Amino acid sequence: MSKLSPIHVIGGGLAGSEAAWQIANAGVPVVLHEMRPVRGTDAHKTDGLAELVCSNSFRSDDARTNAVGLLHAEMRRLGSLVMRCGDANQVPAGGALAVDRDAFSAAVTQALDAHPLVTIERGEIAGLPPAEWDSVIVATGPLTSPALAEAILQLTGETSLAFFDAIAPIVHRDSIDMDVAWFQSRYDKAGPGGTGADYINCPMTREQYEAFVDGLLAGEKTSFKGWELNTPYFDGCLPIEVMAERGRETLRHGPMKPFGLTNPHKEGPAAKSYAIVQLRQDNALGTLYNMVGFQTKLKHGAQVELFRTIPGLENAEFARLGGLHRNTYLNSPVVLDPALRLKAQPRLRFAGQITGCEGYVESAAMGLLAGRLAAAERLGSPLTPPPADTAMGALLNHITGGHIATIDEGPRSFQPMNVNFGLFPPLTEAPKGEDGKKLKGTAKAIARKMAITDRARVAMETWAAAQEGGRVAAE
Ligand SMILES: Cc1cc2nc3c(=O)[nH]c(=O)nc-3n(C[C@H](O)[C@H](O)[C@H](O)COP(=O)(O)OP(=O)(O)OC[C@H]3O[C@@H](n4cnc5c(N)ncnc54)[C@H](O)[C@@H]3O)c2cc1C
Repeated sequence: MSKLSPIHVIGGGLAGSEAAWQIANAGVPVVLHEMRPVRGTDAHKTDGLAELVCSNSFRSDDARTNAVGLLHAEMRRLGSLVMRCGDANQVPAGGALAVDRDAFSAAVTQALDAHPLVTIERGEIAGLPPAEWDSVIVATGPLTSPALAEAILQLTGETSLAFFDAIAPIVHRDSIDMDVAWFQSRYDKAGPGGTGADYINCPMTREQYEAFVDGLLAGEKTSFKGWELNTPYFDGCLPIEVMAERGRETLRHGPMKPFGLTNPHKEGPAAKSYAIVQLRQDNALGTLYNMVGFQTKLKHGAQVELFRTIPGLENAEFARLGGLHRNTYLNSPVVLDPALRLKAQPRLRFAGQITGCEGYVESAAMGLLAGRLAAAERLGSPLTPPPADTAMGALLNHITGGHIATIDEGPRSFQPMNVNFGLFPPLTEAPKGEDGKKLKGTAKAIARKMAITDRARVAMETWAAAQEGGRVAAE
């Protein structure tokens, strides 16, 4: 029997199950606390660990040209239980990895049940964990029980834990047409952290604005699910379609205000626009820009169609689309350290969607990392997190530091995100064709993705091999 005292993992979802597996496989005992079936959530239906609450897809399994496919590959390399059980219970889904949800959850439950270093305790942790638990991973997800959420809120402060995400779409910077758009801050104000040219501005004529409002009012919206019906609209983050319903001019006096901005591509009166959509830098790398104030419940297809009518965004590629959901998550870049520990109480580490990643795979990936980090700490040989040019490192970096708060940041500036190529450091050199010439269009986009995933594979292999070397040396 191990003499090490256990690490406690709260929440047996995607992240908590993976974290518990990684801890136990490192030789450290772990107690996994799952409140179901003693207490349920509004979305889970079973008492199985790692229950998939909605779709049964882990999305693309293409590790060469897709960021989540790359994340799959990295997780497999690191002995992920979620990926092992996903692969073993795959159902046909083209290039995606989709799973039989019941068989998948049963396989995860069985593997953890059978592990000699894992104890599963059913019951809610209804407040801060007892002081004698010196290493805890909180992986309670977007539907964290209210009692625990309240305790976390007390610890982090009101602006550091959100209960809803009101998400504005995020666009890849290199897909914005800068022959139409331009950089400028309203009235050229530099503010405390800006330069006076911090925003990308997309100009609209009166006709374009009117057509946009019509499209917005007519566009298909997603409806709130039963348990989301009481979602309150917060001042300052009203969906744009709700604003448009209040009057045709409302948006022009809100997020599409044209004042204090002059279009350098035009001269005379044409340099003043009837309405302007602004985008603000969203990550420290400068690869992603969010559409300021554009949270919406338009369906994803309708968003792409409508937002590509905005001048400058005709070919926009979206890193994520807008939405409004119930979701409990931390303002992680402020409250967590690079090893996912709460700065205010480092015995508490966070993993999964509560840290501000989104999706089954991303949540499991952050569980994997949190488990390894906690186990290494317990074994007395702290782990260096993976580098930012791996998918794991890019996601970790988004959560713990990559997102930037710009000049007029609001308390809800940090938004959950799926893994995507915009989170990776840019390439130092643009990939060239076999003939040594510059690539264009789709060929360029594919070559860029392949160059990023090739770089990531080497970086992950080096990092993983170093961990294994370290472990062998310690044994
Ligand atoms: C309605 C809904 C639909 C979604 N659809 C998708 C989708 O289609 N695809 C996708 O990729 N992602 C989807 N997501 C996001 C998805 O929830 C996450 O990606 C993923 O499940 C999060 O993993 P997690 O481990 O962080 O949380 P979860 O998987 O939710 O696990 C958290 C666990 O903690 C337990 N728990 C909570 N509080 C306590 C407590 N106090 N004590 C003990 N246990 C506790 C819960 O019972 C749960 O088992 C959806 C989310 C919601 C809410």
